[in-house]
Amino acid sequence: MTEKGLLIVLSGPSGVGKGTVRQAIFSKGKREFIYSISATTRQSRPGEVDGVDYFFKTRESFEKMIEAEELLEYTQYVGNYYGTPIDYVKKTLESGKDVFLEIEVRGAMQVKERMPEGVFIFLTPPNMDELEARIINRGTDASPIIRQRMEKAIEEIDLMRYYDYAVENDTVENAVNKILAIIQSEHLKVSRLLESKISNEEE
Ligand SMILES: Nc1ncnc2c1ncn2[C@@H]1O[C@H](COP(=O)(O)OP(=O)(O)OP(=O)(O)O)[C@@H](O)[C@H]1O
Ligand SMILES: Nc1nc2c(ncn2[C@@H]2O[C@H](COP(=O)(O)O)[C@@H](O)[C@H]2O)c(=O)[nH]1
Repeated sequence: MTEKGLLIVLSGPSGVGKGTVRQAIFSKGKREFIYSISATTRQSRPGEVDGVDYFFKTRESFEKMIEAEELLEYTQYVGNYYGTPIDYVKKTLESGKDVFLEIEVRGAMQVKERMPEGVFIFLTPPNMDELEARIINRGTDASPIIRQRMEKAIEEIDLMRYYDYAVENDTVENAVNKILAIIQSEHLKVSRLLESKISNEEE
């Protein structure tokens, strides 16, 4: 019996450092991790590449994906659609590779309904001033958008209790090490379950 990959859902408020931490995990982790590229109707930022950072869509084509049930989850966040193409996630998990979703909380709750076997990790900022400083210093969003993202952050942190794990992103190194330890222990759990299933079948 081949072990399926783990679905790892990394959430947390905008600007907490999900992308930064995920990239560090991908370069440090010994396992092969696959990033699920989301679709969005947001405008691309300077340096973002279609098909690498996001699949950039018009509202019309995003809504067609919704109608065709091509998304595992989707939501509207600060005026734009964001969603996870389902086929790629399912096929990659079947091939035995771990898949990372980096998504906001309402989408993560939809994934929890459909794929409760996932590992749900919430990345928290050391405090709200530091969160705001990270968004401002990133330099990608205008002041009204930063305000909306900070308002959303308060709602999102309130939903942290629905996650399996909360990890503080104080330093990238600490957050990466904690998340890698979580993934390792989740893999062990799955292997033990599989072993006991096989030995029960043999008896
Ligand atoms: N531990 C940290 N300490 C200080 N700065 C950090 C830390 N982690 C990330 N940052 C910085 O914070 C900013 C936001 O990080 P990043 O873009 O990775 O956040 P995000 O959660 O992926 O945001 P979004 O959800 O909006 O895409 C970046 O400028 C990044 O360099
Ligand atoms: N529910 C989903 N949320 C997503 C997805 N892809 C990204 N996101 C989250 O949206 C906000 C804003 O992202 P930004 O790139 O505009 O800063 C952030 O929290 C992302 O994690 C998705 O497919 N589904």
